[in-house]
Amino acid sequence: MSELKRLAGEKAIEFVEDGSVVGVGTGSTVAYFIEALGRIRDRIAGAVSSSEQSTRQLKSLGIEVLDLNAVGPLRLYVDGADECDPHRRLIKGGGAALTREKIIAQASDRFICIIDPAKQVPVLGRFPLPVEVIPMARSLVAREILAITGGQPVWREGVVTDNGNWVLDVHGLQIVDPVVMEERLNQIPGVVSVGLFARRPADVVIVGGEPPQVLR
Ligand SMILES: O=C(CO)[C@H](O)[C@H](O)COP(=O)(O)O
Repeated sequence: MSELKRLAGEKAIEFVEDGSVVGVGTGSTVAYFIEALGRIRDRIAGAVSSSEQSTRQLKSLGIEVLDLNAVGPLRLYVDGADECDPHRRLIKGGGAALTREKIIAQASDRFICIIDPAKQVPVLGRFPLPVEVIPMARSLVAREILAITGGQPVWREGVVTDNGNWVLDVHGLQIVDPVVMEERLNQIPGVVSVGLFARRPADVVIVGGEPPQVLR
């Protein structure tokens, strides 16, 4: 599995433009991308990072980590996913970095998602949907999610996001229309962000393999 993740991560390097600032996601697949980015660090102007974990790895390879507010829109964002459907819509947030990932994806012209083949699904929802919540709203949001969707929210106890918030993982969802589901869950007071990337899907998906598959 990690070999397939490595192949996807390394393929994404071909999309990096010289002199650009690269948006960088979080997770084990992205770790291979960052490793490869380290080998071409003299060709890029730096990175915007979606998590403390990725920031540490980027800095350890001598890549400057920049503030999104200072660099403005990005040309490219590269990130992994927990699930990907045939329309390049995603479930993300297994690593609890969904909010910053969503911000950088939205701020980027092109979002490239790197996955191993096991992440491909016909319909989203087998992977429990992560939802980042303000701590005081945890039970309110859980009740609302149950009422609206019928899914079972489970508190990822002990996990605190880089933003100081908590995560609910929603099990057993029937995600018939991911855009509608994303919008409805976003409206619950106390929800910071929802790990559905349907309103802003990936532009390109790279599936690790020999050779990697590039889906547009
Ligand atoms: O959304 C994420 C982190 O919040 C990751 O992209 C997702 O969990 C996939 O991780 P991995 O590449 O380790 O399988």
